[in-house]
Parts: sequence; structure tokens; C-alpha cells
Amino acid sequence: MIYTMTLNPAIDFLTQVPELQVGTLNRATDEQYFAGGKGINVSRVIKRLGVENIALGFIGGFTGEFIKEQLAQEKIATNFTRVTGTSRINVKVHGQSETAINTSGPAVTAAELEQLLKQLDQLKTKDIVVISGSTPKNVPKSYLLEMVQRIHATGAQFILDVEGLVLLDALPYQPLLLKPNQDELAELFGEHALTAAQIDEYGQQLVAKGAQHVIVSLGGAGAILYTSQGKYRADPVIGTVKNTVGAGDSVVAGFVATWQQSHDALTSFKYGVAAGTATAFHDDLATQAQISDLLTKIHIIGE
Ligand SMILES: Nc1ncnc2c1ncn2[C@@H]1O[C@H](COP(=O)(O)OP(=O)(O)O)[C@@H](O)[C@H]1O
Ligand SMILES: O=P(O)(O)OC[C@H]1O[C@](O)(COP(=O)(O)O)[C@@H](O)[C@@H]1O
Repeated sequence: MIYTMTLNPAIDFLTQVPELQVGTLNRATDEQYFAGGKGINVSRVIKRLGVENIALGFIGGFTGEFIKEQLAQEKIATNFTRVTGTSRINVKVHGQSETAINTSGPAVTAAELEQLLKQLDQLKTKDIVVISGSTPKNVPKSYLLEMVQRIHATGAQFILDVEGLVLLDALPYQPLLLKPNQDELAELFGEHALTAAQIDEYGQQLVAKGAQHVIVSLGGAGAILYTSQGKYRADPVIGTVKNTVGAGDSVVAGFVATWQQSHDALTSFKYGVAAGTATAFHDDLATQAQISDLLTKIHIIGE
């Protein structure tokens, strides 16, 4: 079974403000609400690809109820840990460019943290846990590593799509996949911007230190996969970008859903890039049909 772990779920409130201006009243021309947070996006795309999965994480308040209802409508199984606070609302404004305000989310108590950790002890060796997104503000940095250690102890695999140095601490536990974007990779190694040579150097370093697969996503410039076998580049597909919220999560979803069935890194990478691209080219997350349509346009080149 694939599990997704969203420690800080959100309602994504997407609104269109064609000529957004700061410091004045703006009138929106359209608005939509989606169940979001990175792990939840991963769950939604995995399910659209026809693969069962269970969404885990902390959820609370009226916003939490909305998220649960939306997932139930999409027939996605959940086993959330209820918290006393209210899950957050993130604001994504589409104008001439995309502007986002990601809020911080509710605090989580020590008992709630422990309750969620205990769920991990039930994992089986064939399970994969995708841990994605930010942690609520009062959660200690050590919590993510504790999760990784608990998952590893059961023999299950894990994928990490989070920010921060925990990515380096998790390497000895051999993550199935890390998916930093270019900025996240730079931050991880204390750099501001990376040259192509530095992306290679750091991507390969993550593999050498334990990651089984590393996908560095490059937004409109495509993505690169690093494995112990080599480096593979997926050039970008040219198209009209509608909404890049969840594009990275779609890459993770396409990869893990395909990996679970094929254990083939290149096919999984191809589905990941097709899913990320399909999400970028549509309003909501990619559907199976949109992903299938794009597959023939994704060319993976070994370098
Ligand atoms: N403007 C774009 N044009 C084409 N493909 C895109 C675009 N933006 C994102 N994608 C696709 O989605 C993937 C993930 O997007 P990216 O922005 O790198 O991730 P994240 O959301 O994690 O920052 C990219 O590797 C690419 O395949
Ligand atoms: O575009 P990405 O990186 O795939 O992730 C988008 C998701 O991440 C969020 O921006 C939340 O990110 P954080 O957990 O890092 O705050 C959600 O609002 C959105 O659903």
C-alpha cells in the first residue's frame, strides 16, 4: 500500500486577479477551492492513476472537514489524526504571474504527535510512505527524522519531499526518492542559485550518500533523474501553463504509482514528468487522460 503523509494539510484557495496590485482593493474574477497540502495532492494524483492509497496526517476544524469530504468524494481512503486546531487555508492568486501565501497551520500537541507516530509501527515491508510538505510550526525538526527511523525499522520504503536539512539526515535510511526543485536543492547545500554542473554534483552526491532516486525538478526547464545507474534528463514539453500548484507533487505521484507496479526507474520518471506537466497545463491536478496524452511527448535522454 502507498501511504501519503501530510503533516500540514490545507485548503488551496485559487483566485484569478488579472491585474493584481498591492496596497489597494483587487476584485477577483474567479475562485476555486481544492483539498491541498503536498501529500494530499500526491494522494489525489495517485488515485487518478488508478492506484489505491491512504492519506495520513493531521487534520482539524471546518477546513479539515472540507478536506476530508473532498477526498471522500474522490474515493481516497484516509486515516487522519485529528487535532484541536483548524487546518490552514493557502491562497494562490493567478494574475500576470502566480502569487502564493502559504499560512502556518495549527499547532499540534505532544499526544497528537505520538498518536501519528504509532500508526507507522503497523507498516509492512511492501508499503511506501510519501512524506511531503511543511510541518506545523511547533513540531520539532527531529520529528521528521523520527518518522523516517520508524518507517525504516518496519522495512517499508519512504519518499521525502520536504524542505531542510532532514533530507541529509535521512540519507542513511535510503529514501526511495527525493524530489527537490532547483531552489530547494540550492538551499540544502547553502547556495543561492545553482549552475548545471552544481545540480549534477549535488544530485549525484545525494545518491552516493544513500538516496535510491533523486529527481531535481526544474519547473519550465523539465527534470533530471539521478540514480546509481546514471543521469537521465527529461526535456520540458512546450504548452500553455495554467496552474503550477501541485506540479511537483504530481511528479512524485506519477513516480510512486508507477514504481509500485513496475519497479522501473525510467518508466516511473516518465510518468512523473508527464503528471507534473499535465498539472501545469490544467487548472486542477492532472487526470489520468491528461497524463496519458502527454506520455508520448516526454523523451528521457541518458547522459
Ligand atoms: N512552466 C512549465 N512548463 C512545462 N512543464 C512544467 C512547467 N512547470 C512545471 N512543469 C513540470 O512540472 C514539474 C514540477 O514542477 P516544479 O515547478 O519543478 O516543481 P515544484 O512544484 O516542486 O516546485 C517539472 O519538472 C515539469 O515537468
Ligand atoms: O506546487 P507544489 O510544490 O507541488 O505543492 C503545492 C502544495 O503545497 C502547498 O503550497 C503547501 O506547501 P507547504 O506544505 O510547503 O507549505 C499547498 O498549498 C499546495 O497544495
